[in-house]
Amino acid sequence: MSIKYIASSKLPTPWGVFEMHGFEDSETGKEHVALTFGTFSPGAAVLGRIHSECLTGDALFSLRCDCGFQLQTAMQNIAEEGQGFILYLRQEGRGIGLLNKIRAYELQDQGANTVEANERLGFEADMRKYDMIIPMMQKIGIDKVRLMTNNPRKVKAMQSFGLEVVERVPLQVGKNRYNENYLKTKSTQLGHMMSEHHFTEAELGDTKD
Ligand SMILES: Nc1nc2c(ncn2[C@@H]2O[C@H](COP(=O)(O)OP(=O)(O)OP(=O)(O)O)[C@@H](O)[C@H]2O)c(=O)[nH]1
Ligand SMILES: [Zn+2]
Repeated sequence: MSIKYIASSKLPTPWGVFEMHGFEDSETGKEHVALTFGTFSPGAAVLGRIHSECLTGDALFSLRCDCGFQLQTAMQNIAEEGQGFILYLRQEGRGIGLLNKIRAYELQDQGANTVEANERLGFEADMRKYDMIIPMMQKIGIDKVRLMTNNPRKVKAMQSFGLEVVERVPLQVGKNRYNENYLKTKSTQLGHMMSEHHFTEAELGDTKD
């Protein structure tokens, strides 16, 4: 495994003071971050999230997706609960990188959906791998989780690494007129588990993602 733990510090946020742990992947050059909050009781299933980097949503307030809203809500939920973790993985654009994501957005501006856009650029719909979470979870000392996600692949990935996911906690936040079709495509083509009320045909209209 090419992931190396580097250092930890405090990360004060509007929701409370997290601990931030930095990791380096010497194979890819990617720098990943784990946030932890509170003290974990032995044997308890810890509330957490695996979050894939989305510069546009997480830092630039984009309404094209739901990432920024999910990140904020996850941090808030963890702080309210008093303990939890977030793995912030640098796999921007479902693994194709920022510039390719902008290329994909350009195609989406012309009418493609998020899956078609990736495929037109020669990528699979979702290129993410999750094996970096094994050493990250070992380092933060958690093996039993309640995972905030709508993505069954994240649950399966954790289970395949021997981590126990005792519950999937839905995280449906941030729907708006710019991301409705994107969310619908995630549900119909990428297998995300979204409750129906999250988008109705009437709400969707004919906007493109
Ligand atoms: N290629 C591509 N990546 C996107 C697009 N919109 C968001 N992303 C990336 O998708 C990743 C987030 O994945 P999502 O599918 O929204 O959600 P998820 O992480 O699989 O599942 P949740 O845990 O439910 O949020 C981030 O890396 C974003 O940068 C897009 O249109 N094209
Ligand atoms: Zn996003």
